[in-house]
Amino acid sequence: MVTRTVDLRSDTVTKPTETMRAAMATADVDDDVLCHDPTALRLETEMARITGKEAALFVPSGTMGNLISVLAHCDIRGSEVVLGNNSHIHIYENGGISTIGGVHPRTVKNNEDGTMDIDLIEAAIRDPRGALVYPITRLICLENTHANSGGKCLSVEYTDQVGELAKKHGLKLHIDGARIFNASVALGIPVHRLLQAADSASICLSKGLGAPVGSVIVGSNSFIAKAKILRKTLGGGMRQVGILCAAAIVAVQENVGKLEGDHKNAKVLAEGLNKIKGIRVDAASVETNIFYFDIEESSKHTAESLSKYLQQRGILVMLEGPSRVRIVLHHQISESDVQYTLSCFQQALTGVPDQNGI
Ligand SMILES: Cc1ncc(COP(=O)(O)O)c(C=O)c1O
Ligand SMILES: C[C@@H](O)[C@H](N)C(=O)O
Repeated sequence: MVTRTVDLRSDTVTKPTETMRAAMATADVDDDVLCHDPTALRLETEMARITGKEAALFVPSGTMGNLISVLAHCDIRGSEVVLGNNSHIHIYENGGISTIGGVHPRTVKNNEDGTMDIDLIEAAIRDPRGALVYPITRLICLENTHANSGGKCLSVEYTDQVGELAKKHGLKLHIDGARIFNASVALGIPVHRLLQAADSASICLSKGLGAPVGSVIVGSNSFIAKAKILRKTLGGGMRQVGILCAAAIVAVQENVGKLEGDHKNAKVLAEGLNKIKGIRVDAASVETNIFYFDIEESSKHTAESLSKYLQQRGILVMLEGPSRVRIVLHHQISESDVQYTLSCFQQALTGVPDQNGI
């Protein structure tokens, strides 16, 4: 009988806290389409302040936040966006910028640290003199932290360099900042400084910050005005949305301070797994709350059989391939959960109960 659950699939799995539920229950609300829901306005005002941008807009998801941002920047037919070949926008958002927005993606290889080489970004920018045959480049997208690279942080120096490149070519810069607060905490740099070079960003409140739903887009007043129309066009205009924004305000107030603990737990878990025969993980490269590990060929397990073994003990992980697994820490994973997880991995891979006798 499984008595505990340790959900390491993603930082999207957290349940709202009692404080969030209480805030939702008593939220001051109004129709956010006909006017401005007062709690949504509170959240958006706070997020604009934190990010150093003129305005902000609450949206139902990070996927919609990125889609709206790309569409707002690339509102002329034949537009092209330069983005990472391993970016969330390119891989996990159903190609929405193309299927819905008619925007052409121009991918550049993501490095293992989540960056794209600056010279390769510049080489991907179309020569306007070729407008007869080329799409027109209008936008560059970055992702900070970079999820598929294992939650890697983009430095402020790199972000500023890409910003300079965008300006040099008359382009806009959007940052998929789903986990920008993780980057801020890991780098010790304020969110507004990490986003300074960006014309827009999409920030998830429903990931490490633990809100039940939602993201916020930030940018200039004119950009957010366009984004608000696009949100409505996409069916994202919400009515008494203060119910959701109240929880998001609590998330920002209460959970940013917990991100460092998530990063520490990720490092402890990665270092512990690295000591277990049959598992390979680059523990030294763990920067935030995400890492991947590979199961060695010599192991008796595949990723699937290991995940099934772990699931029987209440531990949930995300499969990334026949021998590759992703682990994501969040504020509802305790240090005790980390030790329990290590014990179960030890037992699974070596069949030898560890000191906990599991
Ligand atoms: C880097 C990144 N960007 C965007 C998203 C999309 O957010 P949502 O799941 O809220 O659509 C995710 C994950 O969900 C993500 O990991
Ligand atoms: C899977 C992906 O879409 C999601 N953003 C996650 O990191 O869990």
